[in-house]
Amino acid sequence: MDQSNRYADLTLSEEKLIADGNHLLVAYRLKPAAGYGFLEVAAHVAAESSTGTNVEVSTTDDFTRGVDALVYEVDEAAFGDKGGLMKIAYPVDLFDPNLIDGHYNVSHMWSLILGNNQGMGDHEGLRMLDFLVPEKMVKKFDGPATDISDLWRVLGRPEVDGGYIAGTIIKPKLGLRPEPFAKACYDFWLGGDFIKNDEPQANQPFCPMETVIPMVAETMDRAQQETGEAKLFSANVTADFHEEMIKRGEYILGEFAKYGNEKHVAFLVDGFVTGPAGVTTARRNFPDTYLHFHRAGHGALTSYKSPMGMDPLCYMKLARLMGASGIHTGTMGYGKMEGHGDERVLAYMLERDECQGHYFYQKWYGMKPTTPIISGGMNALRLPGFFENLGHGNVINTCGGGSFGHIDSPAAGGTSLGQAYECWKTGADPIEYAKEHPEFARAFESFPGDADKLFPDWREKLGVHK
Ligand SMILES: O=C(COP(=O)(O)O)[C@H](O)[C@H](O)COP(=O)(O)O
Ligand SMILES: [Mg+2]
Repeated sequence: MDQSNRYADLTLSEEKLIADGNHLLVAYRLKPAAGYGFLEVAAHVAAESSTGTNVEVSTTDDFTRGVDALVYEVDEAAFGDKGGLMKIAYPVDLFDPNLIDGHYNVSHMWSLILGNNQGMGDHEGLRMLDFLVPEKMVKKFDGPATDISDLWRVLGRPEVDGGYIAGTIIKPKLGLRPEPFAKACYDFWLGGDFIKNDEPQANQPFCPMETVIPMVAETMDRAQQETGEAKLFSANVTADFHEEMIKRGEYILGEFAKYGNEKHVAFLVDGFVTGPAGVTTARRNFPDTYLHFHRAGHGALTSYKSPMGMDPLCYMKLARLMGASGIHTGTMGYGKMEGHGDERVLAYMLERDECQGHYFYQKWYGMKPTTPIISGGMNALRLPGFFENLGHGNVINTCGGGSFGHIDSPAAGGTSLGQAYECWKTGADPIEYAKEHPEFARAFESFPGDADKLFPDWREKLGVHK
Protein backbone atom coordinates (compact mmCIF):
# COMPACT_ATOMS: atom_id res chain seq x y z
CA MET A 1 0.00 0.00 0.00
CA ASP A 2 1.52 3.31 -1.05
CA GLN A 3 1.29 5.61 1.99
CA SER A 4 3.29 8.45 0.52
CA ASN A 5 0.21 10.69 0.43
CA ARG A 6 0.29 10.60 4.26
CA TYR A 7 3.90 9.90 5.27
CA ALA A 8 5.75 12.10 2.79
CA ASP A 9 5.77 15.86 2.38
CA LEU A 10 8.51 16.92 0.02
CA THR A 11 7.53 20.55 0.40
CA LEU A 12 8.97 20.63 3.91
CA SER A 13 12.10 22.75 4.27
CA GLU A 14 14.99 21.16 6.16
CA GLU A 15 16.23 24.62 7.09
CA LYS A 16 12.86 25.40 8.68
CA LEU A 17 12.66 22.00 10.40
CA ILE A 18 16.09 22.67 11.94
CA ALA A 19 15.20 26.22 12.91
CA ASP A 20 11.95 25.12 14.55
CA GLY A 21 13.79 22.45 16.55
CA ASN A 22 10.73 20.24 16.94
CA HIS A 23 11.95 17.27 14.94
CA LEU A 24 14.73 14.72 15.06
CA LEU A 25 15.98 14.38 11.51
CA VAL A 26 17.43 11.17 10.07
CA ALA A 27 19.22 10.50 6.78
CA TYR A 28 19.02 6.97 5.41
CA ARG A 29 20.35 5.08 2.43
CA LEU A 30 17.40 3.08 1.04
CA LYS A 31 17.32 0.40 -1.63
CA PRO A 32 13.73 -0.68 -2.34
CA ALA A 33 13.04 -4.34 -3.13
CA ALA A 34 12.18 -5.18 -6.73
CA GLY A 35 8.71 -4.04 -7.70
CA TYR A 36 8.46 -1.29 -5.10
CA GLY A 37 8.76 2.45 -5.66
CA PHE A 38 11.36 4.51 -3.83
CA LEU A 39 8.96 7.03 -2.26
CA GLU A 40 6.49 4.23 -1.53
CA VAL A 41 9.04 2.35 0.57
CA ALA A 42 10.42 5.52 2.14
CA ALA A 43 6.90 6.40 3.27
CA HIS A 44 6.42 2.88 4.61
CA VAL A 45 9.64 3.29 6.63
CA ALA A 46 8.24 6.52 8.09
CA ALA A 47 4.96 4.80 8.91
CA GLU A 48 6.57 1.78 10.56
CA SER A 49 8.86 4.11 12.49
CA SER A 50 6.10 6.31 13.87
CA THR A 51 2.28 6.08 13.73
CA GLY A 52 1.53 3.52 11.06
CA THR A 53 1.78 -0.05 9.88
CA ASN A 54 1.31 -1.60 6.45
CA VAL A 55 -2.43 -0.90 6.29
CA GLU A 56 -4.76 1.90 7.38
CA VAL A 57 -6.26 1.23 10.83
CA SER A 58 -9.66 2.40 12.04
CA THR A 59 -8.26 3.80 15.29
CA THR A 60 -6.22 6.55 13.61
CA ASP A 61 -7.50 10.02 14.45
CA ASP A 62 -6.43 13.58 13.62
CA PHE A 63 -4.09 13.80 16.61
CA THR A 64 -2.30 10.65 15.46
CA ARG A 65 -1.74 12.12 12.05
CA GLY A 66 -0.25 15.17 13.71
CA VAL A 67 2.70 13.16 14.99
CA ASP A 68 3.40 11.21 11.82
CA ALA A 69 7.05 10.92 10.87
CA LEU A 70 7.39 12.43 7.43
CA VAL A 71 9.74 11.80 4.51
CA TYR A 72 10.85 15.30 3.54
CA GLU A 73 13.70 14.72 1.09
CA VAL A 74 14.50 12.01 -1.47
CA ASP A 75 17.24 11.50 -4.02
CA GLU A 76 16.71 8.13 -5.61
CA ALA A 77 19.97 8.18 -7.56
CA ALA A 78 22.22 9.28 -4.71
CA PHE A 79 24.11 5.99 -4.31
CA GLY A 80 23.74 4.38 -7.72
CA ASP A 81 23.08 0.65 -7.50
CA LYS A 82 23.35 0.84 -3.68
CA GLY A 83 20.15 2.87 -3.51
CA GLY A 84 19.04 6.42 -2.84
CA LEU A 85 19.07 8.99 -0.05
CA MET A 86 15.96 9.76 1.94
CA LYS A 87 15.44 11.85 5.04
CA ILE A 88 12.71 11.56 7.65
CA ALA A 89 11.56 14.14 10.19
CA TYR A 90 10.43 12.60 13.51
CA PRO A 91 8.32 14.86 15.77
CA VAL A 92 10.01 15.25 19.17
CA ASP A 93 6.76 14.17 20.86
CA LEU A 94 7.30 10.63 19.54
CA PHE A 95 10.22 10.16 21.91
CA ASP A 96 10.15 8.96 25.47
CA PRO A 97 11.13 11.02 28.55
CA ASN A 98 11.77 9.14 31.80
CA LEU A 99 9.14 9.15 34.52
CA ILE A 100 11.88 9.80 37.09
CA ASP A 101 13.65 12.82 35.65
CA GLY A 102 12.29 13.56 32.18
CA HIS A 103 15.53 12.51 30.48
CA TYR A 104 15.19 10.81 27.13
CA ASN A 105 16.34 7.23 26.78
CA VAL A 106 18.50 6.15 23.87
CA SER A 107 17.00 2.67 23.70
CA HIS A 108 13.57 4.06 22.86
CA MET A 109 14.95 6.52 20.32
CA TRP A 110 17.01 3.78 18.68
CA SER A 111 14.06 1.38 18.55
CA LEU A 112 12.08 4.02 16.68
CA ILE A 113 14.53 5.38 14.11
CA LEU A 114 16.22 2.03 13.47
CA GLY A 115 13.83 -0.58 14.78
CA ASN A 116 11.07 -2.36 12.86
CA ASN A 117 12.17 -0.56 9.72
CA GLN A 118 15.22 -2.83 9.62
CA GLY A 119 13.08 -5.91 9.10
CA MET A 120 10.71 -4.69 6.41
CA GLY A 121 10.27 -6.93 3.37
CA ASP A 122 9.90 -4.16 0.78
CA HIS A 123 13.52 -3.00 0.88
CA GLU A 124 16.88 -4.62 0.13
CA GLY A 125 18.74 -2.19 2.32
CA LEU A 126 18.06 0.55 4.84
CA ARG A 127 21.10 2.12 6.55
CA MET A 128 21.07 5.11 8.87
CA LEU A 129 23.79 7.51 7.71
CA ASP A 130 23.40 10.42 10.13
CA PHE A 131 20.87 12.01 12.43
CA LEU A 132 20.33 15.45 13.94
CA VAL A 133 19.15 15.74 17.55
CA PRO A 134 17.44 19.11 18.19
CA GLU A 135 18.56 21.25 21.14
CA LYS A 136 15.48 20.48 23.26
CA MET A 137 16.36 16.76 23.07
CA VAL A 138 20.16 17.00 23.41
CA LYS A 139 19.76 18.80 26.72
CA LYS A 140 17.61 15.95 28.06
CA PHE A 141 20.01 13.05 27.50
CA ASP A 142 22.44 12.01 30.22
CA GLY A 143 25.65 12.58 28.30
CA PRO A 144 29.01 11.80 29.95
CA ALA A 145 29.48 12.45 33.69
CA THR A 146 33.28 12.26 33.47
CA ASP A 147 35.67 12.82 30.60
CA ILE A 148 39.36 12.67 29.69
CA SER A 149 40.11 15.76 31.79
CA ASP A 150 39.37 13.64 34.87
CA LEU A 151 42.00 11.14 33.78
CA TRP A 152 44.54 13.84 32.92
CA ARG A 153 43.99 15.27 36.43
CA VAL A 154 44.79 11.89 37.99
CA LEU A 155 47.87 11.64 35.75
CA GLY A 156 49.00 15.06 36.96
CA ARG A 157 48.69 16.64 33.55
CA PRO A 158 47.00 19.84 32.28
CA GLU A 159 43.23 19.31 32.20
CA VAL A 160 43.06 20.82 28.71
CA ASP A 161 45.15 19.28 25.93
CA GLY A 162 46.61 16.90 28.48
CA GLY A 163 47.78 14.73 25.58
CA TYR A 164 48.13 11.12 24.70
CA ILE A 165 47.34 8.36 27.19
CA ALA A 166 49.48 5.31 26.37
CA GLY A 167 47.53 2.17 27.09
CA THR A 168 47.33 -1.53 26.62
CA ILE A 169 44.93 -4.42 26.86
CA ILE A 170 46.15 -7.38 28.88
CA LYS A 171 46.85 -10.10 26.34
CA PRO A 172 46.35 -12.95 25.73
CA LYS A 173 42.69 -12.01 25.53
CA LEU A 174 41.75 -14.94 27.80
CA GLY A 175 43.65 -17.63 29.64
CA LEU A 176 45.88 -15.77 32.07
CA ARG A 177 45.56 -16.77 35.73
CA PRO A 178 45.76 -14.08 38.43
CA GLU A 179 49.52 -14.13 39.00
CA PRO A 180 50.58 -13.80 35.37
CA PHE A 181 47.77 -11.28 34.82
CA ALA A 182 49.01 -9.04 37.63
CA LYS A 183 52.60 -9.43 36.45
CA ALA A 184 51.57 -8.36 32.93
CA CYS A 185 50.01 -5.27 34.47
CA TYR A 186 53.15 -4.45 36.43
CA ASP A 187 55.41 -4.99 33.44
CA PHE A 188 53.35 -2.64 31.26
CA TRP A 189 52.84 0.01 33.93
CA LEU A 190 56.61 0.41 34.16
CA GLY A 191 56.35 2.03 30.73
CA GLY A 192 52.70 2.93 30.05
CA ASP A 193 49.83 4.84 31.67
CA PHE A 194 46.62 2.88 31.18
CA ILE A 195 45.56 -0.76 31.20
CA LYS A 196 42.17 -2.16 30.29
CA ASN A 197 40.63 -5.57 30.72
CA ASP A 198 40.14 -7.06 27.31
CA GLU A 199 36.41 -6.98 26.62
CA PRO A 200 35.70 -10.62 27.66
CA GLN A 201 37.97 -10.64 30.73
CA ALA A 202 35.76 -10.68 33.81
CA ASN A 203 35.26 -13.43 36.42
CA GLN A 204 36.37 -16.61 34.68
CA PRO A 205 37.03 -19.63 36.94
CA PHE A 206 40.76 -19.55 36.06
CA CYS A 207 40.97 -15.86 36.99
CA PRO A 208 38.25 -14.97 39.52
CA MET A 209 37.60 -11.24 39.87
CA GLU A 210 37.87 -11.48 43.66
CA THR A 211 41.35 -12.94 43.32
CA VAL A 212 42.80 -10.90 40.46
CA ILE A 213 41.45 -7.43 41.26
CA PRO A 214 43.15 -7.21 44.69
CA MET A 215 46.39 -8.25 42.98
CA VAL A 216 45.99 -5.63 40.25
CA ALA A 217 45.24 -2.97 42.86
CA GLU A 218 48.38 -3.88 44.80
CA THR A 219 50.38 -4.02 41.57
CA MET A 220 49.20 -0.55 40.55
CA ASP A 221 50.35 0.79 43.90
CA ARG A 222 53.76 -0.82 43.48
CA ALA A 223 54.14 0.41 39.90
CA GLN A 224 53.21 3.94 40.98
CA GLN A 225 55.83 3.84 43.71
CA GLU A 226 58.41 2.34 41.37
CA THR A 227 57.87 4.91 38.60
CA GLY A 228 56.68 7.91 40.60
CA GLU A 229 53.84 8.16 38.06
CA ALA A 230 50.08 7.76 38.41
CA LYS A 231 48.59 4.73 36.63
CA LEU A 232 45.06 3.86 35.42
CA PHE A 233 43.08 0.62 35.18
CA SER A 234 39.84 0.12 33.23
CA ALA A 235 38.05 -2.79 34.88
CA ASN A 236 35.29 -4.71 33.15
CA VAL A 237 31.95 -4.44 35.00
CA THR A 238 29.79 -5.72 32.14
CA ALA A 239 26.83 -7.75 33.41
CA ASP A 240 23.34 -8.77 32.34
CA PHE A 241 21.60 -7.05 35.20
CA HIS A 242 21.80 -3.99 37.40
CA GLU A 243 22.66 -5.66 40.70
CA GLU A 244 25.57 -7.67 39.29
CA MET A 245 27.08 -4.63 37.59
CA ILE A 246 26.77 -2.61 40.79
CA LYS A 247 28.27 -5.45 42.80
CA ARG A 248 31.27 -5.62 40.45
CA GLY A 249 31.74 -1.86 40.38
CA GLU A 250 31.55 -1.43 44.14
CA TYR A 251 33.88 -4.35 44.73
CA ILE A 252 36.50 -3.02 42.32
CA LEU A 253 36.39 0.51 43.71
CA GLY A 254 36.68 -0.92 47.23
CA GLU A 255 39.84 -2.82 46.39
CA PHE A 256 41.57 0.17 44.77
CA ALA A 257 40.39 2.47 47.58
CA LYS A 258 42.55 0.40 49.97
CA TYR A 259 45.50 2.21 48.34
CA GLY A 260 43.67 5.50 47.84
CA ASN A 261 43.47 4.79 44.12
CA GLU A 262 39.71 4.69 43.52
CA LYS A 263 40.13 7.66 41.15
CA HIS A 264 42.61 5.61 39.12
CA VAL A 265 39.87 3.20 38.03
CA ALA A 266 37.65 3.39 34.97
CA PHE A 267 34.78 1.00 34.31
CA LEU A 268 34.72 -0.94 31.07
CA VAL A 269 31.22 -1.69 29.78
CA ASP A 270 30.71 -3.81 26.66
CA GLY A 271 28.08 -1.33 25.60
CA PHE A 272 26.98 -2.89 22.34
CA VAL A 273 25.95 -6.17 23.94
CA THR A 274 24.55 -4.65 27.13
CA GLY A 275 22.78 -1.92 25.17
CA PRO A 276 21.88 1.53 26.49
CA ALA A 277 20.47 0.05 29.72
CA GLY A 278 23.84 -1.43 30.66
CA VAL A 279 25.72 1.74 29.82
CA THR A 280 23.22 3.88 31.71
CA THR A 281 23.38 1.59 34.76
CA ALA A 282 27.10 2.29 35.00
CA ARG A 283 26.69 5.98 34.07
CA ARG A 284 24.11 6.66 36.76
CA ASN A 285 25.43 4.48 39.55
CA PHE A 286 29.07 5.43 39.21
CA PRO A 287 29.02 9.07 38.04
CA ASP A 288 32.54 9.68 39.38
CA THR A 289 34.08 6.80 37.47
CA TYR A 290 35.19 7.18 33.86
CA LEU A 291 32.85 5.10 31.71
CA HIS A 292 34.85 3.20 29.08
CA PHE A 293 32.43 1.99 26.39
CA HIS A 294 33.73 -1.01 24.47
CA ARG A 295 31.78 -1.58 21.27
CA ALA A 296 32.57 -5.28 20.63
CA GLY A 297 29.88 -6.55 18.25
CA HIS A 298 29.19 -3.15 16.69
CA GLY A 299 30.47 -4.36 13.32
CA ALA A 300 27.26 -6.34 12.84
CA LEU A 301 25.50 -2.98 12.72
CA THR A 302 28.08 -0.51 11.49
CA SER A 303 30.27 -2.41 9.03
CA TYR A 304 30.64 -0.55 5.77
CA LYS A 305 30.09 -3.92 4.12
CA SER A 306 26.46 -3.91 5.21
CA PRO A 307 23.45 -2.42 3.39
CA MET A 308 21.72 -2.30 6.77
CA GLY A 309 22.33 -0.89 10.24
CA MET A 310 23.97 2.44 10.81
CA ASP A 311 27.12 4.34 9.87
CA PRO A 312 29.70 4.27 12.70
CA LEU A 313 29.16 8.03 13.10
CA CYS A 314 25.59 7.39 14.24
CA TYR A 315 26.80 4.85 16.77
CA MET A 316 29.28 7.34 18.18
CA LYS A 317 26.49 9.92 18.61
CA LEU A 318 24.29 7.40 20.42
CA ALA A 319 27.20 6.54 22.76
CA ARG A 320 27.79 10.20 23.65
CA LEU A 321 24.07 10.70 24.32
CA MET A 322 24.11 7.59 26.56
CA GLY A 323 26.96 9.06 28.58
CA ALA A 324 30.10 7.21 27.49
CA SER A 325 33.18 8.98 28.87
CA GLY A 326 35.15 7.28 26.12
CA ILE A 327 34.37 4.87 23.30
CA HIS A 328 36.40 2.84 20.84
CA THR A 329 36.34 4.75 17.57
CA GLY A 330 38.53 2.35 15.61
CA THR A 331 41.88 3.21 14.12
CA MET A 332 40.87 5.14 11.00
CA GLY A 333 42.64 2.78 8.68
CA TYR A 334 45.92 2.71 10.64
CA GLY A 335 45.16 -0.46 12.64
CA LYS A 336 43.67 -3.92 12.06
CA MET A 337 39.94 -3.18 12.20
CA GLU A 338 37.81 -1.92 9.29
CA GLY A 339 38.11 1.85 8.79
CA HIS A 340 39.56 4.76 6.77
CA GLY A 341 41.28 8.10 7.27
CA ASP A 342 38.11 10.18 6.88
CA GLU A 343 36.81 8.61 10.08
CA ARG A 344 38.39 11.60 11.80
CA VAL A 345 34.80 12.85 11.94
CA LEU A 346 33.96 10.10 14.44
CA ALA A 347 36.46 11.60 16.87
CA TYR A 348 35.49 15.20 16.15
CA MET A 349 31.78 14.43 16.66
CA LEU A 350 32.61 12.91 20.05
CA GLU A 351 34.98 15.54 21.37
CA ARG A 352 33.77 18.87 19.99
CA ASP A 353 30.78 20.98 21.05
CA GLU A 354 29.73 21.36 17.41
CA CYS A 355 30.57 19.19 14.44
CA GLN A 356 29.54 18.74 10.81
CA GLY A 357 28.45 15.14 10.31
CA HIS A 358 27.81 13.39 7.01
CA TYR A 359 24.48 15.21 6.53
CA PHE A 360 23.82 17.33 9.60
CA TYR A 361 25.62 19.94 11.69
CA GLN A 362 25.23 18.72 15.26
CA LYS A 363 25.50 21.03 18.26
CA TRP A 364 26.02 19.45 21.68
CA TYR A 365 25.15 22.52 23.83
CA GLY A 366 27.84 21.96 26.41
CA MET A 367 27.41 18.19 26.79
CA LYS A 368 30.70 16.74 28.04
CA PRO A 369 32.91 15.22 25.34
CA THR A 370 33.46 11.51 24.83
CA THR A 371 37.09 10.49 24.41
CA PRO A 372 38.04 8.71 21.20
CA ILE A 373 39.66 5.45 22.29
CA ILE A 374 41.99 4.18 19.61
CA SER A 375 42.56 0.45 19.57
CA GLY A 376 43.02 -2.50 17.28
CA GLY A 377 46.32 -3.63 15.81
CA MET A 378 48.16 -0.45 16.74
CA ASN A 379 51.81 -0.11 17.74
CA ALA A 380 54.44 2.65 18.03
CA LEU A 381 55.20 2.58 14.30
CA ARG A 382 51.62 3.15 13.25
CA LEU A 383 50.95 5.98 15.69
CA PRO A 384 52.75 8.95 14.07
CA GLY A 385 50.70 8.53 10.88
CA PHE A 386 47.55 8.16 12.95
CA PHE A 387 48.18 11.37 14.89
CA GLU A 388 49.02 13.22 11.67
CA ASN A 389 45.70 12.14 10.20
CA LEU A 390 43.67 13.03 13.29
CA GLY A 391 45.55 16.25 13.95
CA HIS A 392 45.94 15.75 17.69
CA GLY A 393 46.79 13.15 20.34
CA ASN A 394 44.22 13.87 23.05
CA VAL A 395 43.09 10.26 22.98
CA ILE A 396 43.37 7.03 24.90
CA ASN A 397 45.19 4.44 22.81
CA THR A 398 45.29 0.79 23.82
CA CYS A 399 47.83 -1.41 22.11
CA GLY A 400 47.63 -5.05 23.11
CA GLY A 401 49.84 -6.73 20.57
CA GLY A 402 51.66 -3.43 20.16
CA SER A 403 52.84 -3.61 23.79
CA PHE A 404 53.12 -7.30 24.61
CA GLY A 405 54.60 -7.97 21.20
CA HIS A 406 57.54 -5.61 21.77
CA ILE A 407 60.66 -7.81 21.71
CA ASP A 408 62.20 -6.29 24.84
CA SER A 409 59.33 -6.09 27.33
CA PRO A 410 55.80 -4.80 27.87
CA ALA A 411 57.42 -1.84 29.62
CA ALA A 412 59.46 -1.09 26.51
CA GLY A 413 56.27 -1.47 24.52
CA GLY A 414 54.55 1.08 26.72
CA THR A 415 57.50 3.46 26.56
CA SER A 416 57.63 3.15 22.77
CA LEU A 417 54.02 4.35 22.55
CA GLY A 418 54.70 7.52 24.51
CA GLN A 419 57.81 8.06 22.39
CA ALA A 420 55.76 7.72 19.20
CA TYR A 421 53.52 10.52 20.43
CA GLU A 422 56.49 12.74 21.30
CA CYS A 423 58.02 11.96 17.91
CA TRP A 424 54.89 13.17 16.13
CA LYS A 425 54.29 16.13 18.44
CA THR A 426 57.83 17.43 17.98
CA GLY A 427 57.61 16.90 14.21
CA ALA A 428 60.68 14.65 14.30
CA ASP A 429 61.46 12.19 11.53
CA PRO A 430 60.66 8.74 13.02
CA ILE A 431 63.91 7.20 11.80
CA GLU A 432 65.98 10.07 13.24
CA TYR A 433 63.91 9.93 16.43
CA ALA A 434 64.54 6.19 16.70
CA LYS A 435 68.30 6.79 16.70
CA GLU A 436 67.91 8.59 20.05
CA HIS A 437 65.11 6.48 21.56
CA PRO A 438 65.89 2.77 21.92
CA GLU A 439 62.41 1.52 22.84
CA PHE A 440 60.97 3.22 19.75
CA ALA A 441 63.85 1.88 17.65
CA ARG A 442 63.22 -1.65 18.87
CA ALA A 443 59.58 -1.34 17.80
CA PHE A 444 60.94 -1.48 14.23
CA GLU A 445 62.49 -4.88 14.96
CA SER A 446 59.41 -5.96 16.91
CA PHE A 447 57.04 -5.25 14.03
CA PRO A 448 59.25 -5.62 10.93
CA GLY A 449 56.30 -6.04 8.58
CA ASP A 450 54.95 -2.66 9.58
CA ALA A 451 58.43 -1.15 9.54
CA ASP A 452 59.06 -2.36 5.98
CA LYS A 453 55.72 -0.96 4.84
CA LEU A 454 55.90 2.38 6.64
CA PHE A 455 59.65 3.06 6.58
CA PRO A 456 61.09 0.92 3.71
CA ASP A 457 64.72 1.94 4.29
CA TRP A 458 64.69 1.53 8.06
CA ARG A 459 67.18 -1.32 8.19
CA GLU A 460 70.08 0.46 6.56
CA LYS A 461 69.27 3.74 8.31
CA LEU A 462 69.09 2.07 11.74
CA GLY A 463 71.85 -0.41 11.00
CA VAL A 464 69.63 -3.42 11.61
CA HIS A 465 70.21 -6.40 9.38
CA LYS A 466 68.18 -9.56 9.00
O1 LIG B 1 41.59 -5.98 22.10
C1 LIG B 1 41.51 -5.12 21.24
C2 LIG B 1 42.71 -4.74 20.42
O2 LIG B 1 43.80 -5.59 20.72
P1 LIG B 1 45.14 -5.39 19.87
O3 LIG B 1 45.73 -4.07 20.27
O4 LIG B 1 46.03 -6.53 20.26
O5 LIG B 1 44.75 -5.42 18.42
C3 LIG B 1 40.25 -4.41 21.06
O6 LIG B 1 39.20 -5.13 21.69
C4 LIG B 1 39.92 -4.12 19.63
O7 LIG B 1 40.66 -3.00 19.30
C5 LIG B 1 38.46 -3.74 19.50
O8 LIG B 1 38.27 -3.07 18.28
P2 LIG B 1 37.69 -1.57 18.27
O9 LIG B 1 38.60 -0.80 19.16
O10 LIG B 1 37.75 -1.17 16.83
O11 LIG B 1 36.29 -1.66 18.81
MG1 LIG C 1 39.80 -6.57 22.86
